[in-house]
Amino acid sequence: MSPKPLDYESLNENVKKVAYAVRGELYLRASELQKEGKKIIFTNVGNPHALGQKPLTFPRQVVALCQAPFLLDDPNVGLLFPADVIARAKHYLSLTSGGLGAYSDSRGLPGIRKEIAEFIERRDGYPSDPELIYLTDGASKGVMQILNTIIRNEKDGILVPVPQYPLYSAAISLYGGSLVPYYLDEEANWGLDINHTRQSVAEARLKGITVRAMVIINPGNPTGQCLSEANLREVLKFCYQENLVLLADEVYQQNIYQDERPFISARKILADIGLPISKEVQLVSFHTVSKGYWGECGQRGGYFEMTNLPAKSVDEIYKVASVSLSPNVPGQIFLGLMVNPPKPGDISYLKFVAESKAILESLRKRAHIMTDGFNSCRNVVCNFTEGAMYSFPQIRLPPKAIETAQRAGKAPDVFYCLKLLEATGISTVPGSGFGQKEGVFHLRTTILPSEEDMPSIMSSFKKFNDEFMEQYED
Ligand SMILES: Cc1ncc(COP(=O)(O)O)c(CN[C@@H]2CONC2=O)c1O
Repeated sequence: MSPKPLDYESLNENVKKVAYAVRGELYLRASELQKEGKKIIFTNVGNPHALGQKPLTFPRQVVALCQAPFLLDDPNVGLLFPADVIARAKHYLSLTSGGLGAYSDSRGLPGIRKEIAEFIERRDGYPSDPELIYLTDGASKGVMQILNTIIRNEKDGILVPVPQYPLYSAAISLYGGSLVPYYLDEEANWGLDINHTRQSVAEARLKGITVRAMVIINPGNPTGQCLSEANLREVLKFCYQENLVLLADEVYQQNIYQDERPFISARKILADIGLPISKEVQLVSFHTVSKGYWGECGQRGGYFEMTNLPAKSVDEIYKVASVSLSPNVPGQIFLGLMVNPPKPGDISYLKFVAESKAILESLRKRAHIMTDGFNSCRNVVCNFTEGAMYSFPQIRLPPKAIETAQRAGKAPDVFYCLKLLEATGISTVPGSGFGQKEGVFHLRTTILPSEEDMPSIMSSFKKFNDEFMEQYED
């Protein structure tokens, strides 16, 4: 009997190649333990509200009224909702073609794409065209659509930073392309060395790979580094010289925890560089409401902006977006609210600023607590989280631990993270899920546990780690 179409053996081989460690073996084991009644601290996903972060008030009030417009007709609505919330809700409803239940244009609501363009102009100081901004169900869907557009066959290579966020390796596998790694330098606080990148391209070409695109994740996930202006200039010049499209994943642009390297968009530097590069290098930039001090992961609000793509290519991207009919409309409204928050003088302004400032200041504090905590542990070294939401300590595993792991058929960092999970309930992602240099091991955790929980989490980590090292050291 030949296998049925959806039997495993007859599935699309690219589907089978996909791996996504953020919800991989450790997450599945943690979920099992949770079902058995063990208290689990899920720090494997950058999911702020799941770890207790409260949503910002203003956006939730606006979307509540958009979801239930009949409340706007209630004479008491002004007792519950500030006037600027009511006005904003009416504004967004007027942009839709029948409220939140109606499909929007496949590229997203024009009025919200205009708000995003205005945000980009304010941020970068250069004009932005709403026609080149597409809204998506989270940045993930935008990244996947653009990678699918670029990859023609397995000979097409995508330059990806290693350690990388496994959306990229998973999507490249799914679309049948080739991942071309460029290693970040842990000793230089995960710095990007363009000479290493150039070497990676040369090696790929020797194998017959046509390198087509370069991904930067700025600030980095899982590594947390922020790219300097000089780095961005180097990268853009490199893409110009090597004829690469730059995919700038900037979803953590609000998550900056140091003052030396503030966020600068790739798009701004591209314009700053000037001709011919500013008009030649093709760039796609990604953003989302899932991160920053919003953390609205479940709303699935993302966008990408295209720079220097020919009109015919943009039309093809529009055509494929049309197949999915419409990005979800509530997520689009969250995007509009994120890029166009309350202004000074608005009724909701002071509360909005107080809430968002408090979240960012706390994240900055937690980044320090976690980095210092890891660096106080035996055989653990950890770069500071300059941005994003993660800590990615290097765990220097004794040879005996590595041998024991191999005998158990586990990658050494998976073995360590499983032991950590069993002993403490802390659910992390092994560094092997993000890629790392041979023989060097890490784990990724988030800096999201609350300030009050952080000390106890770090001390239970330290207790486990130091006992583990004691057990396996010669
Ligand atoms: C670098 C990067 N790009 C895109 C996304 C996707 O964002 P959307 O929610 O808008 O699709 C994530 C999510 N970060 C995952 C989710 O939580 N932990 C992670 O590493 C990310 O870290």
